[in-house]
Amino acid sequence: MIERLQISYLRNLNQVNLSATACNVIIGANGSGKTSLLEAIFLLSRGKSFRHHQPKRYIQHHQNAATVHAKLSDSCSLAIQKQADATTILRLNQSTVYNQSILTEQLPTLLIDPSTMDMLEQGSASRRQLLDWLVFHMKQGFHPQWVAYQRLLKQRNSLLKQKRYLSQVQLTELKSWDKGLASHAALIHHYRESIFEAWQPYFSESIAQLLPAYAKQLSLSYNAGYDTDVALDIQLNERLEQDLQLGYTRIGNHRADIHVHWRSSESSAIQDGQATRSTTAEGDVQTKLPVLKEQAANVLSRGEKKLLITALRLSQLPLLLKADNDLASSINDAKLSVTPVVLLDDITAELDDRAIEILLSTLAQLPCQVFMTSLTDSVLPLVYKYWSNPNVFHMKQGNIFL
Ligand SMILES: Nc1ncnc2c1ncn2[C@@H]1O[C@H](COP(=O)(O)OP(=O)(O)OP(=O)(O)O)[C@@H](O)[C@H]1O
Repeated sequence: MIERLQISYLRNLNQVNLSATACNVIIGANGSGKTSLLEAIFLLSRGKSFRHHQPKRYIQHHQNAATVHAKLSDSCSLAIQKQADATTILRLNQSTVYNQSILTEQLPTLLIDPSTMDMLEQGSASRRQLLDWLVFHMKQGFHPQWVAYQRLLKQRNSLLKQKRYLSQVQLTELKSWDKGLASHAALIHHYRESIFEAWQPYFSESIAQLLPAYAKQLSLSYNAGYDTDVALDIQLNERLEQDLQLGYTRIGNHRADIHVHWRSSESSAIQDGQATRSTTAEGDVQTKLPVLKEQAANVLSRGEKKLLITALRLSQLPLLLKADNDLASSINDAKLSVTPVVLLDDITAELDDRAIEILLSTLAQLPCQVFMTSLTDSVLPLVYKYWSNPNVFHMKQGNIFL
């Protein structure tokens, strides 16, 4: 849990220094710097902003670097400095470290930002990251495999980009990379698949709470990015010509995806008049209802999509925290020893009162720390209902007051 947070020169946050507790509410007008505070915590945890990839966009104008420092409750301290030339300096307990994953392990952060609706419609990266966030924190072997896979993939893609035809030497080299890719791929898929299986019931439970009308109609599926019945190197070899034409590797774990499906209820199929009738050998007439299946994003309203995104993220926490001890022992490599931090950006503007109450009451029951932003104090009655000693901060032009 973050006990103290210091932020320097991140957007309009000049110097912020605050003590945090289990629940922290930041209230302020538009442009006061609320989201920047969440962005700072996310940056410390993940090494990147959720708003812009380029550091110069979030480093304060006329400054050379933005710095975030947190002291955690187990007296561990973490710091990140992002410089304008994109150099990153990371520190754990005052010592320089060279791998962001070391800080990420100490500070798991979950951003619940229902306004990011493009997550359902856009490319697979953000949906894949959703699964990988869980896998990273629950399967210790995952990260090294993923790093090694990405290194080989980068080499392969840069060769494919340069060449239409490969020499014998290059072909031999490519095949050895493909063998390496295949062995990492099998493990990455295994980790992802096991966590995905464990996640599904938690997702269904969150949907039943947040979108009860769709409880039986929404489901998740995981696509590995390649045919997992055949070794990846065999498939890569078969489609080498196509990859050479494309200039990149079309299949593999880097193409994995999570889909949310909507399935028609029986009644909607009947209304559509799409039921088919057939006669059995015994002469009985059977009515067969076609199952209509669609991407949920094509069916749900804007507000429903926000609830769905909230359910996707919220459902990850109880799984991560091993709320279900029976399940946990079989899927978790090591017990999570740190407190996850949940960042809620402006939920009062994005969700209805019922959803906000479900979200807050669920979070209050879990051993996590919450930072939430709001334009007004309308969220406070619920905060006081579920947390005994919340911190309520007011933000004005980048300055924070308790
Ligand atoms: N690089 C930068 N340097 C200085 N100020 C910046 C920089 N980038 C953005 N800002 C300003 O920082 C302010 C804080 O923005 P932020 O999005 O954190 O506010 P907010 O309180 O979350 O607002 P809203 O409620 O409208 O979402 C804005 O006024 C923005 O113009």
